[in-house]
Amino acid sequence: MRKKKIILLITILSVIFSSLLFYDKYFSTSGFEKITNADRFIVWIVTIIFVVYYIKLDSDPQLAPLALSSDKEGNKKNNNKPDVSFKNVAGLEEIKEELKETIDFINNSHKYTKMGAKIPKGILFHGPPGTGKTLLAKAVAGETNSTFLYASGSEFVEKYVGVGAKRVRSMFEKAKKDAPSIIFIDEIDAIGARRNLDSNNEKDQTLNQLLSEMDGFNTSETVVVIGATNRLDLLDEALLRPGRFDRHIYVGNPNIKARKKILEVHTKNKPLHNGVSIEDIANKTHGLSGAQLANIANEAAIIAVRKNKSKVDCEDFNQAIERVLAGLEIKNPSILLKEKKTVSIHEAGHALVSKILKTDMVQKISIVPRGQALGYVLKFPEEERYLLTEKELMGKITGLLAGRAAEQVIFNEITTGAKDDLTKATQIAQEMVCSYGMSTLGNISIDEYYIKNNYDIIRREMKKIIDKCFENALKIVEDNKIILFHISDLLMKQETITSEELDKIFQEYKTDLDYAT
Ligand SMILES: Nc1ncnc2c1ncn2[C@@H]1O[C@H](COP(=O)(O)OP(=O)(O)OP(=O)(O)O)[C@@H](O)[C@H]1O
Ligand SMILES: [Zn+2]
Repeated sequence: MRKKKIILLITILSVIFSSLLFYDKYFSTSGFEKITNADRFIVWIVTIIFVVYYIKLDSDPQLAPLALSSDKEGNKKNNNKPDVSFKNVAGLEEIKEELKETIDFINNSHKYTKMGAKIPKGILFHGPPGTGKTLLAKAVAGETNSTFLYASGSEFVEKYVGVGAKRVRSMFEKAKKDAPSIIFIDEIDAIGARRNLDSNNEKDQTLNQLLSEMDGFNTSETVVVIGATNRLDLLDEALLRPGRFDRHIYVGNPNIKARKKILEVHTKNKPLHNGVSIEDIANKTHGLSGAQLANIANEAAIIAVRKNKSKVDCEDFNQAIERVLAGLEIKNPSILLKEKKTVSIHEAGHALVSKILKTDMVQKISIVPRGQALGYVLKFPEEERYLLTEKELMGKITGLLAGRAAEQVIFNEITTGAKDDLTKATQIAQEMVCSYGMSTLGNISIDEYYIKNNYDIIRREMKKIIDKCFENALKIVEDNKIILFHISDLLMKQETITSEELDKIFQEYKTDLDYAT
């Protein structure tokens, strides 16, 4: 930038000098008698060159800083700066909100280091493929004008046998040199999976190098490492320790609102027929990832081109959806829709009963599939509780069985969706009988040997508890069907419900019934 200013100054001075010469030649006889016409000509030519050069420099802002930004060794500065920002990431509002803090850390690092606060070094994105993890990492780099260094975990061990550790080292060196930097390591499980005895030495060396690099750099270097994985459960504990990847952010499949926004982003540059409803497409693509939606938008455009159409219409989108779904071997959208209804009733059942029995604080209800679960009710992490009453334990079991109870009451049919709930409920019931003395067997603790040899007796006691809870769940659902439908309708519409929205529904229908178990 300084060079540009110097050129501007020279240009101005030479313009002034040229003007003086011009004035002197045609309007005045005193002053520059000794200057010949040839001299004047040279000055004017040089001035014109400077003016043209400056105008070109000014009108080409992209080129100018790059051409002028060589560092002391004369090397061109790297230009690994993605021009992706949060604007390009549709939906995922909560995650963007969470990342704002990190962005502030990078943009105003001095503010934090002055107070002795350490900048977080590692963030881990986990969740299913194609949900925008790479895109988010790039956007963080874009929002902070940081250098973006990409590496894939599998690359370290596949392609670079023997040099994985070295490559990690040089990547961190580069990051520090070009700080602020974001190092993004995709598929980090390929190097970061739990170490065990028979594991591959090369992989361990790479992981050890990564760990020591993360411990090594100090807070004055603004380098943030973002890892991404589909398998958080596989990662080595050492990688997740404080000071390493200690912030975990789940990036899940989008809900209907987010799908709409993602589709909007990916159809923005495509001419759409008037009849195309993004809302309708979002409705039909329940459970799909951002990458799959981007793929649908692209496929639809390709189909339209093949048919020589000037705009992409509904038919093209329907074919594109079918093609993408078929490729994924996912059932057709109408089955998806029926399943969605069942899942929304099931999850509404959990939320309704948990809320009425006040067993857990419901944080979020969702019917966007997550892992093996088709839907889930996210509860507040419970405060550390050491004592639970019998009533509270019964309440927990009732809440777990409420999903199935709701299916029974509304559809008069039960599904396999309660598998996990039953496992958890059974476990609590067994603990009540065998460990806490909360059954008709009395205040005794029962050891494994006895359980093994007298399982019928234990089972009978557990069944009594479970049956009682299920009866109660059925009754609560039956008595509060209106609220249940209200929750499930909202789930069908929005796919996720926050605790505030749930509170609102309950305020609308005051229920003072006592369902003490
Ligand atoms: N929220 C989103 N907004 C806009 N586009 C998205 C979004 N999520 C995904 N996409 C699209 O899907 C593409 C793939 O996403 P990305 O590579 O970030 O997913 P990922 O989670 O890193 O996947 P993987 O786990 O397979 O590496 C993006 O380039 C983008 O086109
Ligand atoms: Zn359930």
